[in-house]
Amino acid sequence: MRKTLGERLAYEGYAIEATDDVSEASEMCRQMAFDVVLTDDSSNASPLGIPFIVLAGAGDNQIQRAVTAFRDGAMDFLQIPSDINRLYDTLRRYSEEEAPTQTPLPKQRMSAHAMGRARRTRTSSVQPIIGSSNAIGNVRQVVERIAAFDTRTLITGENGTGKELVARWLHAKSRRASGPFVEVNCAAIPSELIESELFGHERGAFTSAIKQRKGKFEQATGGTLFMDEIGDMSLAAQAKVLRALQENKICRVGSDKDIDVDVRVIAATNKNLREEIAKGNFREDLYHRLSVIVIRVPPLRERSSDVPELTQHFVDEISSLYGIPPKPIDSDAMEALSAMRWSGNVRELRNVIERLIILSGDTITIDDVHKYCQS
Ligand SMILES: Nc1ncnc2c1ncn2[C@@H]1O[C@H](COP(=O)(O)OP(=O)(O)OP(=O)(O)O)[C@@H](O)[C@H]1O
Repeated sequence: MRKTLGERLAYEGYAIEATDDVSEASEMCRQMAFDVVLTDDSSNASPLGIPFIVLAGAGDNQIQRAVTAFRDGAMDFLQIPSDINRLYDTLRRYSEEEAPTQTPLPKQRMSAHAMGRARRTRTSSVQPIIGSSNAIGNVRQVVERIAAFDTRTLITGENGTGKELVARWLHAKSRRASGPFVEVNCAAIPSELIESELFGHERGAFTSAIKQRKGKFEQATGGTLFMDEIGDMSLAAQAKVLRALQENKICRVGSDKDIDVDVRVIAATNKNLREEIAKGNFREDLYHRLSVIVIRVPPLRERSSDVPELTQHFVDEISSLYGIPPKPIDSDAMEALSAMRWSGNVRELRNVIERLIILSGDTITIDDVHKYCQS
């Protein structure tokens, strides 16, 4: 599909780069200006914060994949080959709409089944932060106030409260918005790999280092590095990150040359870092480097007045994903939803709404809520 589509789009006048290797794609993005990404895996494309379209072959689990794609921020989800004309139309419209803001390039540059960078994250591509409670209003206000500054920011809050969404807004409203938004989940990387993941490595630095590779700090140059689950990083890794933050310099594994980095660091954690410091699990000096500003995103149970608005938002979004009219919700069902504890916060609410849309009849009733939600 990649080859055929690449040839066809090249014939249409687009400049195409194609690869089947994710890290090679990231590298290409560092070196060239792309407008859009075509990929079959939104999780690979979304961390770059670049507009992307997800393509799926026939027979894949379409609904689940479409839901995941849009959740990750895809511009569109298309089935190939049946939606091929829609793909051409979307690309044509997109390049026409976007053309005036482009630096004059003879052709739109595009990466097929890979990654691209050009306009990257635009404010319009970040989902809105929904909610009218004072608690979420305060969060929005802090975002507005600090976004323009390069201040290091620590976002705290339970899982699923919206910490990543807040980080994306900070980026989108900053002067770095046209730079990359690079996310690294510190909890997901084994401690022996974290140094190379964050700082990169030279060829031959260790047995599996067959090529030179840039780390997340370098990839985020000119943009924002979002370090998620920072409280789960090993003490050894914390020491290395501390040095990078103190000196704004990094050193690739296997190299003795320092590289200057121009990155705004936003960190997030669901842990109480003060407690982790007391227990000896987190370095106090790193905490102070990261937490010039601290934004606490409150759990949903502390802002249950937001539940109806969030519910309506997810009903509209999910119904439109499935191509069905939004299902009405009875008022007592809405009340029951507002009264729940939501230990998984906004993410859990979204999942429950999706379940209710699929399983309920024409209207979502209180019986559906009792039957299908065990919060
Ligand atoms: N206020 C909000 N308005 C709209 N959507 C929201 C809001 N808060 C969270 N969401 C949505 O809820 C989901 C979870 O949010 P997000 O991933 O930002 O949470 P998180 O705190 O980073 O979670 P984790 O700690 O598990 O990484 C996402 O789909 C996000 O878009």
